[in-house]
Amino acid sequence: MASTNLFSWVLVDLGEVTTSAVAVSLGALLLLIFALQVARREDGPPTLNDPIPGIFNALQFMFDNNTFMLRVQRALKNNNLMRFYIIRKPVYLATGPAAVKAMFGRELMHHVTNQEQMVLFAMPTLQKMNREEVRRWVDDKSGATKTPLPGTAEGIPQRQRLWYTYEHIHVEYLGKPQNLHPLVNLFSSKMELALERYPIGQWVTVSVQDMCRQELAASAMETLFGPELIGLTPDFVSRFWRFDRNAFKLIVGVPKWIDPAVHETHNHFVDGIGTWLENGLSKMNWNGPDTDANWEPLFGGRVVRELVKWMLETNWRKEVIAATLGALIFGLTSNSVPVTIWMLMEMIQDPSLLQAVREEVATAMVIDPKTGNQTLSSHKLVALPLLQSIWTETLRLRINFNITRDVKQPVTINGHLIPKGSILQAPMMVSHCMEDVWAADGHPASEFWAERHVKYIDEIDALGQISRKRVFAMAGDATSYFPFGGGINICPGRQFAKFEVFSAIGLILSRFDIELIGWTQTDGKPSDRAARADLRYSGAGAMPPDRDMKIRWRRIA
Ligand code: HEM
Repeated sequence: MASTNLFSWVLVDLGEVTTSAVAVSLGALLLLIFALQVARREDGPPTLNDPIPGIFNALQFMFDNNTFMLRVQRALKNNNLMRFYIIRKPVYLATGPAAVKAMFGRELMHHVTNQEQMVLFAMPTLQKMNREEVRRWVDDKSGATKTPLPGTAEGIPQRQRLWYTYEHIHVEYLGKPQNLHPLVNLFSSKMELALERYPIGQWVTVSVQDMCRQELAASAMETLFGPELIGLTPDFVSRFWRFDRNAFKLIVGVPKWIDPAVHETHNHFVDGIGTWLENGLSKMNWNGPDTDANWEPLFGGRVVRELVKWMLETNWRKEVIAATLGALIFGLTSNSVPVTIWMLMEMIQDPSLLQAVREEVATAMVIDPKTGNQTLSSHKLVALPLLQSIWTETLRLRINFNITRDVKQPVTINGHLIPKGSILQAPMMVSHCMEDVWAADGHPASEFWAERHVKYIDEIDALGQISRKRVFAMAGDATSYFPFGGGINICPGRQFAKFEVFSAIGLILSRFDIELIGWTQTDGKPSDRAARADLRYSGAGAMPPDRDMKIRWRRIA
């Protein structure tokens, strides 16, 4: 690997030519030659304007992602494929069915992968791997599918195939119903316990942001990782949020000398996981009955235990194991929590919507056959049409991330040959906001509209009575909506996320009377406006609200 990450591509290349006066002149000359070369490349799709070819766009992507994405959005209005450069690396920005098929379809899954992105960005930063450790992944050419690519894995045991096993553990133990549902039930009971701390019948002032960032995050972390993660490091949840604020910069490789907080917050977060890991390892009996349990208190859910077991077996340093689990905590928390906050805010600021959803949630109540008590059915919750529409609308507008793949073999998209070595990106912000796909009368695509994905049909009962029934029907087409990515790398936690968010909202709406007090700034001072997306998170996944909402709630059940 010549360079380790995006920042290196830009700054090391640039820095190498700026260390002396001679080098500066040489650098300027090289840039000029490169600029002319870029300008002369007329074949292929249109190029995104770049005032300093190969550099300006890359820096804007990293440091002012929202402005960069607005430019991309405008540029892709009349083209569904555009190109820009990061130094010499061509990056293709694509929208529409052909690109989505190329990126997510099975046909090209060995030609268009996420492996280079993992090796260059996630592994050396998020996962704290050194060069030799990253090299082990580079050397595994066998692919991520169960059947290795021909001629790549002779004599290599399946457990030593890194890409495949890593993917497989996530998909198997997060996604398969027999492993998913015990986790969902455990999450609901933890969330329920957290909410039961509020006294019955008493109005209490609550910050929607603080409540979700604490209760939801802690319940989800305890579900997947067991109680000791927070038990041994009581400020773990705050450590996570401090790290989360800097995660994008960490992943693109902003070095310590530019922003020490990026690395300090990550180290502090990973140290907490390290403490939990050491504790679990010192007590776990790997030959005992808990090894295959759906859940046990030391390592929590099976997905986490299987990851630990496999990483020990394949000889990773403890720090790498802790940091890799940190990446899972990041996946678990950084999107679901802001999405829940947004959904609650949208409902609470619109009393008629809140009432409609409360009525819908009431239909998901069932009688527990064991206790005779009323309880929420998570399966009924995730099928509620209005709640699903609000979820879809929130993901459509609030998840802002470019799904990125590296092109290992040339592929053709919309008649253009994308050469080997290029990067292919599908920007959610473009596809998720296309007017021709998503707009409805009086409701432009850029606006949140709770009912965008709802249809009403007439239903006739046995007595011939007609009633209007609400059904969920996604407004756009699937190739313009990919908040969870797609293909073999699609988010393995997506089903858990949906159950988690719907259960949390179902519990809150069925157990509390809620009244809006008002909007505040994040420091608690009054705000004269409602929340907007915090653009500092553009490109990093979920964009949380930049304002808080103060409410009063009273527990009724
Ligand atoms: C609303 C919630 C969520 C959203 C919008 C979301 C979105 C995403 C996206 C866009 C990706 C990249 C997919 C690709 O490259 O095609 C991803 C990957 C991932 N997500 Fe999620 N996610 C969410 C919740 C979760 C949860 C709850 C978990 C864990 C329980 C999780 C675990 C992961 C993991 C481990 C990966 C990396 C998979 C890999 O390396 O191949 N996510 N997620």
